[in-house]
Amino acid sequence: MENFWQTCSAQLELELTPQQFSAWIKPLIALDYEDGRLRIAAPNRFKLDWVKTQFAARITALAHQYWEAPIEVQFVLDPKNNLPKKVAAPVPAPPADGYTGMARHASETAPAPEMFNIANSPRREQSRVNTDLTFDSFVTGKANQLARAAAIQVANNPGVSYNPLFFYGGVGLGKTHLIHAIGNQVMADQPGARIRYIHAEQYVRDVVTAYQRKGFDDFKHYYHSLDMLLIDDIQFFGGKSRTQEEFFYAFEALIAAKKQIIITSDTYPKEITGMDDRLISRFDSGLTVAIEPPELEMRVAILLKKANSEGVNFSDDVAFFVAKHLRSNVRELEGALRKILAYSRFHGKDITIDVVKEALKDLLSVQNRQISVENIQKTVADFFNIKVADMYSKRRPANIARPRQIAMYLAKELTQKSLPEIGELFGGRDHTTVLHAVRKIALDRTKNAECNHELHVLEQTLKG
Ligand SMILES: Nc1ncnc2c1ncn2[C@@H]1O[C@H](COP(=O)(O)OP(=O)(O)OP(=O)(O)O)[C@@H](O)[C@H]1O
Repeated sequence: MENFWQTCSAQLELELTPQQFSAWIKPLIALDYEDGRLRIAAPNRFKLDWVKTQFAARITALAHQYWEAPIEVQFVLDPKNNLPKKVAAPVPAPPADGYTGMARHASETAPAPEMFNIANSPRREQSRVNTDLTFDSFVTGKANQLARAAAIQVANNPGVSYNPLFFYGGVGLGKTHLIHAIGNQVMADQPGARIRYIHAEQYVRDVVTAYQRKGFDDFKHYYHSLDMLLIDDIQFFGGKSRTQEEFFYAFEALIAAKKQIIITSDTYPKEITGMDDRLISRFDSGLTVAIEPPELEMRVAILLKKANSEGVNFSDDVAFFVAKHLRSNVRELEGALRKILAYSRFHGKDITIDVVKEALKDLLSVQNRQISVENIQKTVADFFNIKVADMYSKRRPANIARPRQIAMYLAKELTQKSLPEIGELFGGRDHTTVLHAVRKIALDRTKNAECNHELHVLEQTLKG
């Protein structure tokens, strides 16, 4: 079975774009093979549905070819992630180093994976808010204090203060957490409220389903009569005009009825590629707030809080050690914490810095060897006192354009990424733009001592 899965993955890697492969195929696990039946697990319901409709036929064909016999391929939820209490919120995990997301490759006209029966699912809106993601479990620091304050304000006065409320920031920084927190609070205050959390890609699929079934009346009725709509990762609407049109109507209806809309995105409204101008101006008509990558103290606080909620005592030294080495986002910190806990439990050892070094050996050596583009963007943005989001924005004022070119230069110097990959991580820019930046900064460096000094400082900081 393992051999088959390796062969099958290798084949799919050839057939798909790198983004599609890492978003949809890489997270799959071949669970078992018995009596002509192969079970493949997906990490969450969202991925499961998509893989079933988009790739099941191809994987089955490859299995058939491999075993030279008819094989039944079953796609199931990963039993490890299928926790009974927690709702599998449809939040896809984009590639760790990718900001643009895989769904730009997903076709709007793709067949919908699952029956979307809005009219017959009265509790659907309730089930979408993940009750674990609350304000209480959300750690605040400089990077997110404004966002949290706005979220609380809106949770206390939905539909009244800022409408829409728009959060933007890089991967794993807590945007999803924050909008669930708002949903949870409003649900607690107004138990009858019709609140719907939805990932933008699911919304796209709902539009497709409504289109296929000629069910736009139901669709409109459902979305237009919500009390609160929480929509995650709206950049996935880019280039999907029918979805944008439907969303525009829903948006207008909800705002006119003073129903709260909360939106997240990986970048600020004007920078979302392929988004209709009318929507962009609507997104900007309420309050738009950034969530930045967590600073050191906040990373420490997050680790201490999360360890504490696991019933584990983390010393400050240990927390500082981890926070100093892992700097990109909160999801990465959570992953590291899970590894540390598993390691210390398995070996029956207390959590010391040595144990942490051992538990995170792979992660730390990768960090040491390979500096991530995300780290470069954050470090350069901090250094020049600009927003990280400006690294992937289309804005061009000199105070932004130059740091961005420096970051591209460092990305080329210090990582293994190709020019097109770097371009992609800087807001989908063309490789020639990256090449131009790399050449320009390399030349400046030879001519200008101050520029050379700045680069030197940045390189030292990044190499840690
Ligand atoms: N400030 C915070 N305090 C506590 N936990 C946090 C905080 N920020 C993020 N997290 C946790 O980190 C993980 C990733 O956060 P989340 O999914 O909200 O990120 P995101 O910004 O929506 O990322 P993506 O764009 O990848 O969807 C979640 O488990 C979340 O609970």
